[in-house]
Amino acid sequence: MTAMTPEEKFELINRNLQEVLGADQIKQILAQRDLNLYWGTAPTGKPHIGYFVPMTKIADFLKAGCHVTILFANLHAYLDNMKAPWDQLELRTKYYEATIKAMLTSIGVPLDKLKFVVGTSYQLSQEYSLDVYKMLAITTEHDAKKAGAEVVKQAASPLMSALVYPLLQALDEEYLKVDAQFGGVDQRKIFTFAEKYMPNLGYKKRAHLMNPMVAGLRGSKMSASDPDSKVDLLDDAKTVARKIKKAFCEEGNVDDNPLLEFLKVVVFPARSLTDPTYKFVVKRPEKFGGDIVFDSYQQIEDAFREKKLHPVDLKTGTADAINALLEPIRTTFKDEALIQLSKDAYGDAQAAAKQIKKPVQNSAEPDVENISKLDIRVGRIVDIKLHPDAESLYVEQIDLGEPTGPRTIVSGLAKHIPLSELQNRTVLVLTNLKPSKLRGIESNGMVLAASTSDNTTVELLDPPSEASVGDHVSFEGFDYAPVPILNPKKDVWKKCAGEMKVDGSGVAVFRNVPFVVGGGAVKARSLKDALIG
Ligand SMILES: N[C@@H](Cc1ccc(O)cc1)C(=O)O
Repeated sequence: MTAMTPEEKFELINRNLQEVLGADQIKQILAQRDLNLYWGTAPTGKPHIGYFVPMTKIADFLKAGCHVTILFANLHAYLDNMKAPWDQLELRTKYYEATIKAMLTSIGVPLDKLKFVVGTSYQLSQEYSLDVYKMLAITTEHDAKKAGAEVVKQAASPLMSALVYPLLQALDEEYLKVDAQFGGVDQRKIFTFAEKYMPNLGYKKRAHLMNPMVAGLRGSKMSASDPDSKVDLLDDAKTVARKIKKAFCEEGNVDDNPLLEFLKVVVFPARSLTDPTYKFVVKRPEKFGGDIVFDSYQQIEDAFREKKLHPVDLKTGTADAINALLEPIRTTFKDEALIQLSKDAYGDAQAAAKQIKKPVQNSAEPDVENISKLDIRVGRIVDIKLHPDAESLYVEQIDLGEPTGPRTIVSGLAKHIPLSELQNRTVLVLTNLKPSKLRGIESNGMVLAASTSDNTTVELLDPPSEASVGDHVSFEGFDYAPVPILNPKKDVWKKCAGEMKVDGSGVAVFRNVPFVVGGGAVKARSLKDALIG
C-alpha cells in the first residue's frame, strides 16, 4: 500500500464529521507527524448501535495513521448524577470494554493498534487532583454549567459533580497527551470550554472533532424509553428486521431518513475500509426483479431520491447490513462469563441506582415558584400523522433542537386543527412533563394551545418570528430554572396553567407577565381572552 499524503490523511480524518474545530492546527501537525487523539465514553447505560458511528470514525483515524486512545471515563459516569453507582463502576467499565471491543472487531479494527485507558487510573493522582483545584479556581459557575448543559444531567440547582464534570474532561486532554479530542456533536460545549480554559492553566488548546448524532429509527431521538426507536447490540436478527420495518422511511425523502444516514456514516465507510469491493445488496425474489446491488452510498441515495429504490427494499437491505454488523457481537456475547457480567453490571444495579438517585433529585429540586420549573421551548413539527388508534389524536415528531433528534409528542388536536396546517409549523412545547402513554404511544411533552372556555375553538400558541427552535420561554421577574421532569404528584403544570391566559390583545400571559422567547411575545392567531392548556 502506498503511504498516504498529509492531505489524504486529513480528508479521511475529516470525512462524515459534522464539525471540526482547529482544522488548521491538525493540518500543520499532519505535515510533520501523525496525530494523537482520544475518544472518551462514560460507562453509563448499555451501548446501542448508535455507537457504531464513533467506532467507524475510529477505524478512519487508525487508517489515517493516528494514534488513538479510548478512554473509559468511569469517574465521569459517577459524576453524572451517579448514572453508574460507585460500587458498579468497575463492572460497567468491564462491560463497556467488552462491547466496544466487540464492535470494533466487528468492523475490522485491529485492537492492538488502540490504547485503552480507564479514567480513575490517573484521575485520582495527586498531580491531576491539584489541576482540578486549579481549574476550579478559575472557572465560573456560569461557564461550568453551560459547558455541561447537553451532556450532564443538570437539575434546577445542579450538583457540584455535574459542574466539575466538564473541567475533568478538559484536563483529560493534557493527561492523555493528545493533539485532539473526538466526540459527538453533543460534546461541543465541553469542547469549546476546554479550548477557552486549558490555555488559562498553561496547557495547549486542542483541536476538536465531532461526529453527527444519528437519529433514532423513527426519525426521533434514540430513547431508552422507546425500545423500538433503537437497535440494541444484542437484538436478534428478527428483532432487528422488525424494528427496521417500523423505521421512519418516506419514499423519495433522502433528507430525513435514519436508515440512509446509518448506511452513509457507518455501513459503507466501515465495510469498505476492510473490503474495498464491498457492495450493498438488497435481496429480492426473482419475480420482483431479483437482487439489487449498489457499489457506493451515493448510488443508494440517488436511487432512493429518484424513487427507483422502494422503502421496503431499503429496509430489507439495511436490516441485513445491520445484522451482518451485529452477528459477531452476538457470537461474542454467547460467552458465559460475558452473560454474567451483563447481569452483574446492569441487572440489579439499575434498580439500586434508581434508589440512590431519588433523594438526590428531590433535594436538588429547590423551593422555587412553579412557573420557574417549567421548560417551555420552541419546536418545529417535522412530521405528523393521525394516531393509528385514536381519531382525536395526532402523533407528531417535533424538532426541539436537541442533539438526540426530534421527540415524539401526542396531541389531542385532530378534531380542531387540520393536519396540513400543522406540518412544519413552529409551536411551543412544554418539554419537561413526565412522559406518558396515550393510546399506546409515548408522548414526551405537550404542545401548548389556547382555547375558548367551551373548547369549541382551539388555536396553537405561536412563537414570535424572532425565536428559533430550541429557545426557551421566560417570564420577566421569574427565574428560568426548569426541573428535569416535573413531579406529576405536584400538578405543577395544572397550577401554572390555571394562572395563564391569552389576554385581550392576543398575547399569552402568566399573571399578566407575557411569555417571551427570542425577544418577542407569544401570541394566539385570533383568539383573545382565552384559556391556555
Ligand atoms: N462526555 C463523554 C464522556 C467523556 C468523559 C471524559 C472524557 O475525557 C471524554 C469523554 C460522554 O458524554 O459520554
